[in-house]
Amino acid sequence: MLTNLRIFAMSHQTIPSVYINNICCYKIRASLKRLKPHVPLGRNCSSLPGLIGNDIKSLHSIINPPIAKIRNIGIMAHIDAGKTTTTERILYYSGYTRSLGDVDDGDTVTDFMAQERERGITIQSAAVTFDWKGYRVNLIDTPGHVDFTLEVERCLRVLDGAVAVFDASAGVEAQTLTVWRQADKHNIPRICFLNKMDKTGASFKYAVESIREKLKAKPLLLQLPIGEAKTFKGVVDVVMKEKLLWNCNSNDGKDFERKPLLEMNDPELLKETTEARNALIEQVADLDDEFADLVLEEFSENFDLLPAEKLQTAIHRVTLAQTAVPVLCGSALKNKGIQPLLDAVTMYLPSPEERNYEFLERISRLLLPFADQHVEIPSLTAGNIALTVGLKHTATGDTIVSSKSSALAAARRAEREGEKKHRQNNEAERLLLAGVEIPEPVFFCTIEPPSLSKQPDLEHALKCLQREDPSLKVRLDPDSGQVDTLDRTLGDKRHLVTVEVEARPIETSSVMPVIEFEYAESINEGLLKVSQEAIENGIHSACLQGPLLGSPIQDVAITLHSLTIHPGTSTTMISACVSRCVQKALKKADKQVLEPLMNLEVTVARDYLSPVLADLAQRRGNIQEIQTRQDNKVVIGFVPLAEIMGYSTVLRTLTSGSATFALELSTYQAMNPQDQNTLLNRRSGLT
Ligand SMILES: Nc1nc2c(ncn2[C@@H]2O[C@H](COP(=O)(O)OP(=O)(O)OP(=O)(O)O)[C@@H](O)[C@H]2O)c(=O)[nH]1
Repeated sequence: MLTNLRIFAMSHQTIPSVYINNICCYKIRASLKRLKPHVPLGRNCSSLPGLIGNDIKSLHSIINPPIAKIRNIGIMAHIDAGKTTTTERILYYSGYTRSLGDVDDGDTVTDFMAQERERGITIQSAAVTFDWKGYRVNLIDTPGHVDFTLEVERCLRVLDGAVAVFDASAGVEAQTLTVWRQADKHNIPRICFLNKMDKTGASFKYAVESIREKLKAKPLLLQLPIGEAKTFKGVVDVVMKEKLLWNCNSNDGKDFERKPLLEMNDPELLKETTEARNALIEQVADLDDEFADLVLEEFSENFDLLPAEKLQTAIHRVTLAQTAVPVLCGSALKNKGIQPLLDAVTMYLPSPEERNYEFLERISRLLLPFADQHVEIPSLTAGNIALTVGLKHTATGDTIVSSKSSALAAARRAEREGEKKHRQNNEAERLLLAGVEIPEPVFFCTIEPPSLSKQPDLEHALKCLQREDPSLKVRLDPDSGQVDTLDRTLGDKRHLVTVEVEARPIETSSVMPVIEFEYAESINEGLLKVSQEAIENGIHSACLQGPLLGSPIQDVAITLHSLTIHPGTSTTMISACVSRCVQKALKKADKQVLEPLMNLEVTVARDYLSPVLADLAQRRGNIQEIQTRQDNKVVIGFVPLAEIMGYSTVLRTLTSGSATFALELSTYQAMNPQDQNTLLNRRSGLT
């Protein structure tokens, strides 16, 4: 008999091939004492084709930098804000590449997959390592597209800091909110970079306001733009009171001039900058007591005398404490503002030792990532990011520890913490690297192998996919091959269980399935104690497969009214009996099919608003609000997931490619009876 395997697949990975390479990224916070120390890398470098060997700086210098000089950062943003372009400029100015890659030409370093280069979007996170003014920077370019939320999540957990890139003409967009919340969850200090200052409609003020209002963050304006949109030509360094102008004759933006602002040359700009610097000093003093004391004691009469380094150190502390975010601006495409951004990364974002992790790890084979190329290295100091290959029992989200005993100790602590649920400052949490939050599945499908002989291959393939992508959930369909008996004699043992259950609906506002268990008082306490786990397993298993479509049941309370168990009955039999009984109860109950309802945000040029609205109306869309954002309209509302399949293609056609959208699971809503009937008939093959 064939076994059906039910796959709970997420929308988040529409291009599964991305996850097939079997490489997991871990943060190595190890002293790795048992590995040999530094070995020259010349042989490895020259053996790699293309990029490495020809186009990057010597790898000798990048093996063991002092930990205080390491920055592990990510670049995060809404789709198309310019992460990849910014990354390309960073790599170019740091000497990692010798020519400027361009997303529009499809020749960037970090978008190395064929699909990425074809589509001009980032799908898989790419890691690159480069040096900047004596600092080692490990940089991860994460995807901005809502389809790849999990990929972003698994990058964030290994980062010490992040650069959030914004389109200065759009400000905070839907996906920025999602990644910002993820970064909040992982306590990642951030710097904001307002990109696209050259674009028509770019507004520094508007973008800063949207950071304040939508992200509820306190922006620290470390720069002011010189010009906006077509007139954008440089920035003012507020901390240093200097202007930075990029030479129009230099196409690659490598050369720029940095000059102090002088009263005789730039009276207006100097006045504006002095005001901005004073406001910045006051703002930082409000957030940092040490700095406040310094300002009050020594510089309260004249802020101009306050040395820039003192202000920079305080900004570093405030950034680390995440009480405010430094804001810089520029135009990656026009090669302006990237070098000061790199300075800010090294100056304000933390080194690994400034973050609160405590690990020890030992790994036998290490690789340094250079986008799609990997260099095998013998050792690595604490705080770096590296790759390991060939791990058999490790999945995304795991933490590797140095020995079995420390793993057991961590597990014991986690267990104890589990018992003391409300205790603050969870020790196990501090010890273990934060796991990945796996989004709930919204797409379900059933697959089976073409023949029984192929079943092991299918199971192996699914296991590999699940290790790479934990949002893919696989479940064996219990309908196939399971026989349950309530009164059965096996050998000389009789297994006999009698249960009586009741199922009733409950009201919840949770997106996650809620199943409540209740036990009648008449049930023998001793009997319940020994069988409770088996009973609840049985209930869970029944609720995984609803009677209408075989989909999971939610928002139901199951009450056990009576229970008798013959001595010697196995727990498997108890679970099977309860499961069957609950399934029968659910069959009799009134039921409704729930469908996933998505939050939708579409950003569209004014001229195309009408066709987008008309199309959403046909998709059972429910529009909540239409906002104006510069020249664009932003449509915010809900739409059933079933209606939004293939939407990106339709939207592109409707708006000549000018619109973007973001989707996120909102809740599950009851289908109307007519739609439900159509669905049930279709499933049973009647239509
Ligand atoms: N005007 C202007 N356009 C820019 C700038 N930076 C990037 N772009 C353009 O914006 C588009 C998106 O740039 P990307 O660098 O691919 O953006 P991304 O954030 O990496 O996008 P995803 O990888 O899809 O998340 C491209 O057409 C770039 O040429 C900028 O500073 N100014």
